[in-house]
Amino acid sequence: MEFLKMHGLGNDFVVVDEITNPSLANQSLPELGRKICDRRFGIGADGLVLLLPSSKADFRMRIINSDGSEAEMCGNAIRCVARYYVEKYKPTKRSLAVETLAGIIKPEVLENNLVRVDMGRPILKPQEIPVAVEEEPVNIPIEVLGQKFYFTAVSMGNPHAVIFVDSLAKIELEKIGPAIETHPLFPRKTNVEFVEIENSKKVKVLVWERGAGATLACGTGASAVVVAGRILGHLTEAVEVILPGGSLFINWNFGESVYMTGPAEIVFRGEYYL
Ligand SMILES: N[C@@H](CCC[C@H](N)C(=O)O)C(=O)O
Repeated sequence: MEFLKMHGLGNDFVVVDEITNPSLANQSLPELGRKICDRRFGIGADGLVLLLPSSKADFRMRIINSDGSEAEMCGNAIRCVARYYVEKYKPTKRSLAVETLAGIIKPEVLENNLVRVDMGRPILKPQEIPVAVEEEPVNIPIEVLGQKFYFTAVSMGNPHAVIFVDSLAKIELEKIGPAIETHPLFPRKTNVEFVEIENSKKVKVLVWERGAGATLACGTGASAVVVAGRILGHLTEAVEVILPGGSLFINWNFGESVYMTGPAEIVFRGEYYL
């Protein structure tokens, strides 16, 4: 199987093009995803990302987390596959439509390996996120491992619990992250973002991803952070989200799509023996 290793701010993926040369038709994707993503016995990645033919869009993207679960959407991966598609297939346009489990998402490939993505509108209804609360899912208390936090739940096609804290230094991500990810309030589990506000236009974020653990960046997570921060009145329309792997630039106006801009990098090409 031919693959490309790509990343968006260190959130790294094994990208496989199944559009013209399908090689994975008979494979169990959960098992393959786990094996390929293993950092010692496999290629090593946060996720396995497939490009597939689509009747509704330029192509379809599937994302398998490193634990083998399938995610609805991935912000960093969609920038990577958009750059790959434009370089490989040389379409006449640089604005694409990509079918995902979260609907059609629209990336635009800019200069200097940057990609701007219309991430669609955030989902804020509890049943659709999903989060098991009756009220608006804003500043909801949650107790894990003897510590109390307040989260705001947002779906960007995939679920996020955004938690504003005074300082990221105190957060034990490896302990608190999985405890919130698997908390019974989240029937499909959740991604978790801890946020420290630097000012209304700049935040620092640590991410614990559903199905992948601590990652260096998360595009849907950065988008959810800005949506939650706007709802809570902390942030302005255009925000720099500083993640361990670098910055994403997010724009959001109430009632509109979220826009995310960030890099997409190619690391190497290779062959994997199935
Ligand atoms: N890293 C991604 C999100 C990948 C999927 C996530 N782990 C989930 O299960 O929802 C991003 O950049 O958005």
